[in-house]
Amino acid sequence: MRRRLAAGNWKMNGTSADLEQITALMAAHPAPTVDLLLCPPATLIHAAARRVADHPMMLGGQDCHAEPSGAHTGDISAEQLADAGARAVILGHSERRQGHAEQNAQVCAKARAAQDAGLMTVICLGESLDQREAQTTLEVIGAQLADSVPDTATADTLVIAYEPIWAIGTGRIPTPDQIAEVHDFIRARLQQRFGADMGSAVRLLYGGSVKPDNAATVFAVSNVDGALVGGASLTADQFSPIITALETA
Ligand SMILES: O=C(CO)COP(=O)(O)O
Repeated sequence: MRRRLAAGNWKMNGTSADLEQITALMAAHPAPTVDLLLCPPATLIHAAARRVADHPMMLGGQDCHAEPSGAHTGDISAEQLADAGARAVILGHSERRQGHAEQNAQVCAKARAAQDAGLMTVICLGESLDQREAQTTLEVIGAQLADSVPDTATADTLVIAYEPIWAIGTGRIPTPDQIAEVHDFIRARLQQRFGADMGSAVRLLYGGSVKPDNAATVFAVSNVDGALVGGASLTADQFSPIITALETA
């Protein structure tokens, strides 16, 4: 069985004062029955890792460079994330694809680098509203999946997050049928490409406007193994009920 995963993406939010939220979250979930991953801004990973100590919560980055080191001003390598205490990294988020013109091939190279550094990769896929309205969602997701995920991925290192761009930060969430259609499609494609065992073991997260009041509905959907939560992961008060909903799903 796939172990469920509640992941939080703080995006470009949070300063050291917000480390208190991580402490509060751990206090609320001393022995979680699902995996927890929190991805604060890179500036906070080291300090967060010290707080997390031997609690099972994992920390992650929100991006990494494809090279292990070198002349890349402003970038962070997967090795550096791991050294700071990260165990995972989000890759190919739509905000990186749009704001930094990241292409699938780049995401794939970053994923290989992350895997080499021992990080779990949370690779994000998602269609725009125009693409959904043009009924090309599965085509778009299929191409992103094929070209962003390296052949060397393993069930332990690969997590896929389906995040429709139109649902991110909008309060607008797909219907359970729409989520199921995409998650079932991703599952089938993974099974075709990597074989039944691995394809069935990779965890699939839904992301986009997951909140305490809709989490249980999302977690009941076929092939949803957890969530990648943005805004509602910023405070323990909001993230904690989402974690509880996943534990009891
Ligand atoms: O982009 C997201 C997580 O990576 C989702 O963000 P929101 O939960 O704020 O919609």
